[in-house]
Amino acid sequence: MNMLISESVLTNRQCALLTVGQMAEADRRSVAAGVSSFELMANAGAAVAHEIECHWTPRPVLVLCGPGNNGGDGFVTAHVLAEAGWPVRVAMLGSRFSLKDEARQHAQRWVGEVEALSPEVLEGAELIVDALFGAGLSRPLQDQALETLAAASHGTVPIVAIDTPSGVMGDSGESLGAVPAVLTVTFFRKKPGHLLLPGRDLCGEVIVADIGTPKAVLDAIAPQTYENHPALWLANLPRATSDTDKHSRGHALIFGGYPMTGAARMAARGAARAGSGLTTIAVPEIAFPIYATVLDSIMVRPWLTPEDFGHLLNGSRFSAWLIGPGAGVDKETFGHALAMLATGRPTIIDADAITAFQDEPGALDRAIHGPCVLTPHESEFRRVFDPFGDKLTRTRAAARRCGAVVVLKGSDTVIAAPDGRAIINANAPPTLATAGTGDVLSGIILGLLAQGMSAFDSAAAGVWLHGAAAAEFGPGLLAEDLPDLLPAVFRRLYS
Ligand SMILES: NC(=O)C1=CN([C@@H]2O[C@H](COP(=O)(O)OP(=O)(O)OC[C@H]3O[C@@H](n4cnc5c(N)ncnc54)[C@H](OP(=O)(O)O)[C@@H]3O)[C@@H](O)[C@H]2O)[C@H](O)CC1
Ligand SMILES: [K+]
Repeated sequence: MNMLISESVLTNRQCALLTVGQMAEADRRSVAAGVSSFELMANAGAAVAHEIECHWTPRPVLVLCGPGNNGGDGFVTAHVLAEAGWPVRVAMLGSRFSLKDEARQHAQRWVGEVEALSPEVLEGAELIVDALFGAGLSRPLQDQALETLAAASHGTVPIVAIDTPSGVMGDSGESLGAVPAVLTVTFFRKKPGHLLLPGRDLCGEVIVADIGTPKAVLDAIAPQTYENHPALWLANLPRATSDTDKHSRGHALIFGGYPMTGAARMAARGAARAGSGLTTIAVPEIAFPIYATVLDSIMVRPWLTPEDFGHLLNGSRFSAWLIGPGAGVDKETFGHALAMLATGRPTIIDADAITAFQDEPGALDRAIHGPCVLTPHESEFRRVFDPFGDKLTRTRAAARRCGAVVVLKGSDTVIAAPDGRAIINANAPPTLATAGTGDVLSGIILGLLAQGMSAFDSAAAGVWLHGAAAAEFGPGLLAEDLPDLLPAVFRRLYS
C-alpha cells in the first residue's frame, strides 16, 4: 500500500499528465522563463545518471543514442556516468554530426568513441540505456533500432529507458516496436503513454525527475488529463459527521434482475460500504424471496409491473439509481434505464443496461440530461460508441457525445467527463479480472453518488477505491470480498 502512504504529499498538480505537444510547450515556456534548452537537457541526462547510480552498482554501460533530443539526453547520461568512473560506451543511430542544437552541443562533450548502432554493440554490456526515441517518435521502429532493441530484450541485461521506452507513443501508450525496460526516467510530468497499456507495462518502474521546469508552466498549459489519485477527490469524498443520520447519507436504488440475482446484490453491498445511508434493491416480485433471504441491512422492494417500478422512481426518497448488473439485455431493461434517466437524478448505466442500447445508441444520448455515469468494459463500449482511436481519445469522445461521465474499464481504466477532463487509473491489480468485480465497482460509485458527490469525482474515487480494495486483499480475490475490504482502505485514507 505504498501508494496510500505517499498520497498525503502529492497534490493534484503533481498528478497532471502532459501530452507530447504540451511537453514541448512546457519546454518552450521554460526557455522563455530563462531556463535554457541546454540546461533542461543537462538536467535530464543527469537525472537519468543519478537514478542509475541509485539502482545499480558500477558496471559496463552501453548508451544507445538516437538522432533527436532523446539521444542528446543519452549523451549527457553517458558523460555523467563516465565522469563518475563507470565504464561507458555509446552507440548511435546515424551520425553525431547530424544532431542539432543542444543535442549536438552535449554530444560534443563526449570524447569517447561513438559506435554504429547494431545488435553486435550489445556484447559486454551489463546495463543498457535506451535513448533512441522519446517524445519525437513518429513511425514504427525499423532496421538497426528495431533489431538492436529486439536483441537486447532477448538477453537478461536490464534496460533503462529515457523518457519512454523507444517505440512507445507518449500520448497513447501504443507500441510501435518497443521492448520492456525495467526503469523509465521521464521529466517534469508523466505522459498518458506511461499509464495506458501496453506503454505502462513496457516502462517498468517510472520515475519523474525535476529538470528545472518552472512550476508556473503547468498553470499556463492547464492540463486536462490526470493520473487517478486521492489528491484529486479526497476533499470531496463524503464523510459521516456527528450530525449526519442515515437519511442525510443518501438512499441508493439498484434495479435487481432475475434470474441473475448475485450481480445486483454485490453492487448493493458495494454501495452500502461506500457509505450510502440506505440501499434498496427493487426486484420483480418473482425474485423477492431470493433477494430477501440473503440480504440484511440492504432493503428489498418488490414491484409487479413496469408501471409499479416507474412509481417507485417518481417517489422522492432515492438520491441515485443504478441499472445494469444482472438486468438482462431486453426491452424492459432499455425502458427501465430510460425511466431512470428521465428523472434527471444521478444514474449509473452499467453492463446489460449499456448493451440494451446497442440498436439505438442515440436514445441513450437523448435521454441523458442529469448527472450520469456509464461504466462499460471494452465490448460494451464498442456496442454503443465509436471504437476508433486510443483509449483516452475514445473515452473522451464518448463522454462528449452522450453527456455522461464514461468509465471505460480495464487494467488502465479511463474516466472521462463531457467537458474534456480525463483521469487514467493505474492502481488496479490483475486479480480484479474475475467475475462480478464490475458489479461491485458500479455499486461503489453509486454509493458515492447517492451521498451527493459529483459524477466525475464519484467515478474517479470509486475506481481508485475498488483498485485499492483489491490490492489490500491480494491473490485469491473474489468479487464478493471487495465491499468488505473498503473499510480498511477508508481508514488508511483518513489516517
Ligand atoms: N521536458 C522534457 O520532457 C524534455 C525532454 N527532452 C528530451 O527530448 C526528447 C524529445 O526530443 P525530440 O528531438 O523531439 O524527439 P526524439 O529524440 O524522440 O526523436 C526525434 C528524431 O527521431 C526521428 N524518428 C522518429 N521516429 C523514428 C523512427 N521510428 N525511426 C527512425 N527515426 C525516427 C525523427 O525524425 P522525423 O523524420 O520524424 O523528424 C527525429 O529526427 C524527449 O523524449 C526527452 O528525452 C529534453 O532533453 C529536455 C526537456
Ligand atoms: K527512449
